[in-house]
Amino acid sequence: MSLQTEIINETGVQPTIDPEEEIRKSIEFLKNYLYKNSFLKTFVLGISGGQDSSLAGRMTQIAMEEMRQETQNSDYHFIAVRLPYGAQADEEDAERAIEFIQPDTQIAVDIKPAVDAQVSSLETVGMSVSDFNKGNIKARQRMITQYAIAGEFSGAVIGTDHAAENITGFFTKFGDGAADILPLFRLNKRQGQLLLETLNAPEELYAKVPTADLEEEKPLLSDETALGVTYQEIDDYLEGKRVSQQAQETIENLWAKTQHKRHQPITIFDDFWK
Ligand SMILES: NC(=O)c1ccc[n+]([C@@H]2O[C@H](COP(=O)([O-])OP(=O)(O)OC[C@H]3O[C@@H](n4cnc5c(N)ncnc54)[C@H](O)[C@@H]3O)[C@@H](O)[C@H]2O)c1
Ligand SMILES: Nc1ncnc2c1ncn2[C@@H]1O[C@H](COP(=O)(O)O)[C@@H](O)[C@H]1O
Ligand SMILES: O=P(O)(O)OP(=O)(O)O
Ligand SMILES: [Mg+2]
Repeated sequence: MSLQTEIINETGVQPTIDPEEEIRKSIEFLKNYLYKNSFLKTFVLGISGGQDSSLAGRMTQIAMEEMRQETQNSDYHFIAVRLPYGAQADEEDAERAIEFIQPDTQIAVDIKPAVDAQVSSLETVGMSVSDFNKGNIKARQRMITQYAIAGEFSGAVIGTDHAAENITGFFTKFGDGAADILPLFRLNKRQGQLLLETLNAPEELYAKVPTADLEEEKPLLSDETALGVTYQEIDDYLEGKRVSQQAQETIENLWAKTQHKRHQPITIFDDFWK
């Protein structure tokens, strides 16, 4: 089996999809999980203003509305969380995303005081923290905040990991990579965009340039610049198409280098890394 086929099989990406069917699949997946886990009454998700959280957020909101109607239990609700680090450069997109999602509840928590306190504590003991490393602290602080909210409201945390980010390891380990349930897993980037468009999202959201926006020295750095390969190439690769030799090498190198991120902490019984 070629490495490309192995990677495609790991993610479950289909070369073509029916967007309506995939939207329904994600919504039913979220609802079925709640039906099976009666303790859970809320889903929690950080809304950045980007494509992935707009899509996951809207589908989660629909799932919760259907849960309330089907069970007549008004405890079910979706909590959308705004998590800026101080003032967010693309704040209007975050507001647009909230307007599109229409979440039952929204909470805004500024992660800046907690992140800055963590960095100062490290500096106090003589360590310096690079801008890049601080970016990962921001992603982990967002995770801490979402779990704190889930802990108070019988909730589970939604993650936005999808196939294109997953195979490239383009997430902070135990930061945005930490979540309880992943409704976008199996979709590549363009398939997620298609679902968002099908849900009648404003074009500004489904056409938005993907960014993690974690680095202060490189504000709104695009994922594609950081990765060194385009989503078009990653998506083609995941759909089993031929891509340029250079794109294939970049994708497969990223996949190999980030294998540890797609596993539970490594134990003596693991051999994937050998
Ligand atoms: N768009 C996005 O979705 C998004 C979001 C957040 C971060 N990012 C990007 O993701 C990347 C995260 O940076 P990162 O990967 O350097 O940080 P990371 O913290 O996610 O992973 C690095 C850590 O993983 C562990 N590690 C590294 N190699 C290992 C190995 N071989 N085996 C076991 N553990 C190992 C170490 O603890 C190391 O500190 C950045 O490029 C960032 O911009 C993207
Ligand atoms: N500024 C943000 N506010 C709320 N939630 C955020 C923010 N930035 C990121 N997030 C969450 O993290 C994931 C991953 O983001 P990437 O752009 O892929 O790094 C995002 O879907 C939000 O749930
Ligand atoms: O995860 P998001 O919502 O920030 O989307 P993107 O990765 O496209 O920035
Ligand atoms: Mg983003």
